[in-house]
Amino acid sequence: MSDRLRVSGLSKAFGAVPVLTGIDLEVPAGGLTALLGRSGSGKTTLLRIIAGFGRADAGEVRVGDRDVTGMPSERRRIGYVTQDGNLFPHLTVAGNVTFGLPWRARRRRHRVEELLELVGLDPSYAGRLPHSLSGGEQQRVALARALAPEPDILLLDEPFSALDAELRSSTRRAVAATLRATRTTALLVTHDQSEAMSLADRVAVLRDGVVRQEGTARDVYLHPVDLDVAGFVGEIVDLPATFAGATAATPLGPVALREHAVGSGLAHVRPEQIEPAEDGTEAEVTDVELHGGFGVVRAKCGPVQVTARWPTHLLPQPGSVVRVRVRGAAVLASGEV
Ligand SMILES: Nc1ncnc2c1ncn2[C@@H]1O[C@H](COP(=O)(O)OP(=O)(O)OP(=O)(O)O)[C@@H](O)[C@H]1O
Repeated sequence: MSDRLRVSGLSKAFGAVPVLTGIDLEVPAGGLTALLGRSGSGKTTLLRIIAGFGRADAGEVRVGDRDVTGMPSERRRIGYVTQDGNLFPHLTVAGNVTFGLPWRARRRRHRVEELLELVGLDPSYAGRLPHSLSGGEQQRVALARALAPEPDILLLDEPFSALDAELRSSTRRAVAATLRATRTTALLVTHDQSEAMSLADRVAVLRDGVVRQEGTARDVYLHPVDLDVAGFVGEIVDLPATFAGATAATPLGPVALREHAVGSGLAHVRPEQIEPAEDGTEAEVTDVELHGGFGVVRAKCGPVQVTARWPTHLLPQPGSVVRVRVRGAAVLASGEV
């Protein structure tokens, strides 16, 4: 198993423009953490600094007990997989995977086979050139190349963004399985919340130069620290609310609160919390959007517009009247609390 990665107090400005302003982040040994941030939030800048390709203005990077902050990149034992894989076009798959490694021919052949198998490619791929591979296959070779020197840490910079939807999901699963099998400590950056949530053990949300929240994917989704994080990791529905301690009165009936509140404001819930219920509140369906196995239902409950997510077999007709209620507690409450 590889080592823990720890970044503390890391800051970086380009000229007068601060990009990272005190990043604290820890990836447990053998874990996969997704760093989620909007485009331009500084994700690549952070990865480049961790890898040793860029310098921070302040802060520290540690791999296990080693302080690697001032170390040249080639001594850090950190692997890096980029968006498009960046394979050497004139080298075969085997040549790419073993590039720069001092292995003798027999070990080389054996390791290439092992690594290709690990990333889900047939050994016959060893002699192929990158241009003859699909995008997903190229990313798997890039992963095999990054894993070949057995790095302590692997960094992945939006490695699936150039792939189409189907390939993206199969490549994601292959990469996640490979990382788990090798128990490589990995930090993946992405702006895609479903990618972060589906792949990683832990999710860290980067905003305004700092990590705003870090936790299990489930925890960040269900217990976001603020509205901005809540809206970034999923959809939210705002319900006008009158708070009365542990519950809020809303147009959709009572909603439990995680923290006691009084006064009035908004209770924020997730669309999948709004469910059909015979004894629920009436709402008029304005729109239904099918997404395969589930659908998005938009409905009006008095003056309030709500969005719900239901399994396809429960979807109502647009224009019909349904009865709904909120299941579970609001993820957040805001306003005059
Ligand atoms: N070498 C540089 N010189 C000046 N500004 C830079 C440099 N590198 C990055 N920046 C700026 O720093 C900010 C963060 O860039 P970065 O590429 O780290 O963001 P990102 O979160 O990876 O974005 P994306 O998701 O779009 O790839 C951007 O505003 C970018 O223009």
